[in-house]
Parts: sequence; structure tokens; C-alpha cells
Amino acid sequence: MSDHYDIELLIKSHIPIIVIETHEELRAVELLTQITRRLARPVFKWSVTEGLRRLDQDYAPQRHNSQPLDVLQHIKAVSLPGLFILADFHPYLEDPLHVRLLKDIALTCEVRKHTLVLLSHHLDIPPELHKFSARAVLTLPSPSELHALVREVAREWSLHHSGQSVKADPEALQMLVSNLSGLTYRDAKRLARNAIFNDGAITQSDLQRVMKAKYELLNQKGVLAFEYDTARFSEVGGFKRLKHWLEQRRRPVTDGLPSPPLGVPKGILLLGVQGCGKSLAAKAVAGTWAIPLLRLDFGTLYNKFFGETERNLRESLKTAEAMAPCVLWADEIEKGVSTDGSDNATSRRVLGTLLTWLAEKKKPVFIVATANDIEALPPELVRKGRFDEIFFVDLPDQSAREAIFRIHLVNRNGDGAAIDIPSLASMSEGFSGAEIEQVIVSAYYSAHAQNLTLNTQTIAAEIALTRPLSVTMAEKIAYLRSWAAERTVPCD
Ligand SMILES: Nc1ncnc2c1ncn2[C@@H]1O[C@H](COP(=O)(O)OP(=O)(O)OP(=O)(O)O)[C@@H](O)[C@H]1O
Repeated sequence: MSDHYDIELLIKSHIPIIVIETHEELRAVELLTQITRRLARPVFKWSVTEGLRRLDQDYAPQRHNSQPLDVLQHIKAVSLPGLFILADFHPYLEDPLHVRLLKDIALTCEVRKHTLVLLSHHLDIPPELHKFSARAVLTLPSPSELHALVREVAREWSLHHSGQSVKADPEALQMLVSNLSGLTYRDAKRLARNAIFNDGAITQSDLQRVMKAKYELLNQKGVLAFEYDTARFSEVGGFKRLKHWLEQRRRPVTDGLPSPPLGVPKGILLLGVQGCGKSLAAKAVAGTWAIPLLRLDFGTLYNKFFGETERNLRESLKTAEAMAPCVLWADEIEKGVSTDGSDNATSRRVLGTLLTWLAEKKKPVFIVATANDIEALPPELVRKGRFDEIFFVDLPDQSAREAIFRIHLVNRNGDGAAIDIPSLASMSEGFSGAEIEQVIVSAYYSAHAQNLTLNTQTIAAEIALTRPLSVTMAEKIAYLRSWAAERTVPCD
């Protein structure tokens, strides 16, 4: 396994301090024990609760070494070669005395053949120790390891149920394995048990529960919202060009297979007039492709994690990668990356983090960014090549308005057969999708109050009462259109 190989290489190269950031302490300790056994080196583990104990032999813990200062002094004095795992040492790195002792040990490591391993869920190494340390990562289980893990859980279930076998078709099994990717061994096993142990079968509803549980495990800081409410493109009027464009990219994203020489699609920026269906389209990408929709909440990112904004953005992007294939919806992206606000420096760094991720990402995380306010969009974001395409969402034309009327009438009225949709669509020229929907809702209330069934006249009356945005904000929309003409492609 590559984890073995990488860590062994660091030990053999006499790197004095190896830093491992992980939540899987037991797995890391087991791995280190196996490596040291192969290298015929003693291995010790220290924690403040258990003191120092030797792992490759059954010695009682040395409680007198339970304080951080004592254990470091002890290691400094020991002349035999050994590997010392210090678990959760991170709070003690604030003390200059501890840092100096670690440096003393590191300076003599070539002679004494000591290796220190700092093992914590998160650890910032002090600058004095940078030169002496290297980071190692525990990789997450591969698809074949996950397959083996699911088979093991299925065997466990069989043993408890007089040898019956777990019911799962190959497709459901494959989906379960891909839903578990990005999790640690322990978490993957727990979720596989949850899926299998309730009824001895792997079903579609298990898969959804696994996705939700996985998201909750991964997104503990809450910057990403898992959107249960997705949509279908059959609920979106217009957007013909976008629908066709997306259809061509569906397989490379949902199968997670890069299509050489193009690679996995990056995503799109939808910008345009308010209420014309940008958010609805973002939801429809996920719903139509049947993959999870994660919304990146810039408000939470800035407010809740003041001072840790980029770190949390990076973690959220990692979470999205672990949930891949998925759609990452950056709603009103201009609010998150606008560089002319009061906290300019943070927004710049957030923008930089996002652009670097977009340029380097390999996983099938399809970003759908939406924006209204072009004035607030930094030019770097709309430069060619950042997104696969920038689509302009304009007010719907006659045929899109007809489709929108049809969709909303069918949703609320069962069908719309008795209603003259083409005439209503031409009366509502300049209306956004949201305004058309609102007209139908108001007409429906008005008909209901008069004990009438909804008809063309009631809706026409509501249209006549509405002053659409295209009138009240005519100048702004004209400016938006001229800006978009040079930089974007129409989505209809
Ligand atoms: N093309 C459309 N087809 C069907 N319904 C639409 C369409 N456009 C808008 N709507 C209706 O209007 C509602 C609001 O639209 P949506 O929030 O998607 O617009 P938006 O462009 O994202 O607006 P904003 O920029 O204000 O967030 C949708 O939930 C939907 O009910």
C-alpha cells in the first residue's frame, strides 16, 4: 500500500519529525507499528492520558512520563533508536520549552536514529521546526478496498442470519461503493453496516441515506448545504441550448470518467436577469443527472468562520470532492468573491482559492455558479477558460414563456388545456419566469375567492396589473445585455 511506502521512506530518510493529520488514530498507529516491525525498530506511543508505552512489547505504561515536558526530556535522554508517536501533542506546541526540546531531539536524530511522529486531527507546526519535519497523509480507501469492506460487512450479516446472503444487484453494490468513497475506513464500515444490517439488502433508499449520512460526517462545519430539493429540466421553460450542452457532458460527470483529451467538465457560470430560473436550472442539473446537490453558502463562510475563511473554503471544496460526482452550486457567487467590498483582502484570497481549485480539480464536481450583479464580478472570474462556459440567462422569449405557463399551470391546475397559453405568453412579453409564476398564483387565488375555475381572463387580468422588472429596471437590463453580448453565450 502506498501509505506504507511513503511513511517508511520518510523514516528511512531520517526525517526527524513526521506529521500525520488524521482522525483515524488507531489505523495510523497500526500502520506505524507494522512499518517499525519490518524495520526492526522499537515503537512507543505517548498520550497525556496514558503516558508513554511501548507498542511492540507488552510493557506497562510509564506513567511518570505522562506530562509533555517529561516525555520530551525522556526521549532526549534515550540513546537507543526508536519511533515515538506523540498523540494529540498539538496543544503543547504553544509552549516554547516544548518546541525547543523537540528541536533538540531533531538535531540529534541522525546520530540516535530517533523518529518522532506527531499524530493529531489538525496540527500547525511551529516555524522553528519546519526544516526538521515532513507531512505524511493517510490515503482513503480505494474502490477495490471499499468493495472488500462491503463484502466483509455482507459476510458479517450472513453469519448473524444463518448463512442467508445479502440481496444486492451489481448496480446497487457499485453505487454503494462509489457513495462510500472519500470516507475513512471506520466511517465507511459504519455506513455500510447501516445500509446492510437493517434489512439484509442494498436498495435505492439505502443509497440515499448513505449519501446523507456521508454528507453529515464530512460537512461538520456546515459551510455546504445538502439540498434535498432538486428539480428536473422538464420543470424549466426555455434554456434549450443549455439543456443540450449539459446533455453532452452528463456521462463524463456522472460516471466520473474523464473523456480524453478533455478531462472531467469543470462547470458553468449562469448570469443574468433576476427571477429567470438560474437557481432552478442549477437544481435541475443535479436532479436530472441524479447526483447530490451541494450549495456553497458564502454567508456562513464569511460570518461563522471569521479569520478562517479560506481554510474553511478549502475544506468545503474537499468535502465536495469526497461527495463526487456531485453538483456544487455557488449561489450569488459575486457576493462571495467581490473584491470591491470592505474586506477586500479576504475576498481576494477566497477568489484565489476558488480559482486555483477550479484550475486544478480532477474530481467530477460540476460547479454551477449563479450571479445577477455583473458589476460585482471580479474580471478574473469571467476570464475565458475559468468555467467551461458562461451562459447568459435573459428574459424568456415567446416559446419559453409558453413553456413556463404550461409548467406552472400543470403544477397547480392539473392541466392547462382550457387556457389560451399562446395569447397569455404574448401578453406577458418582458416578464420573467418568476413573474409569470406569480401571475398564475395570484390569478388562482382570485378565481378561488370567486368560486370560479382558473381561466384565461383571470390570468390576463393579473398580467395587466403587473409592472415587470423589464419596465422598472429597463436600463439595468439593457446594460446587462450589452455586457453579456461580448462575454457569454445565450442559454436559449
Ligand atoms: N425558466 C423557468 N421555467 C420555469 N419556472 C421558472 C423559470 N424561471 C423562473 N421560474 C420560476 O421562478 C422561480 C424563481 O426563479 P429562480 O430563483 O430560479 O430565478 P433566479 O434567476 O435564480 O433569480 P435570482 O437571481 O433572483 O435568484 C422558480 O423557482 C420558478 O418557479
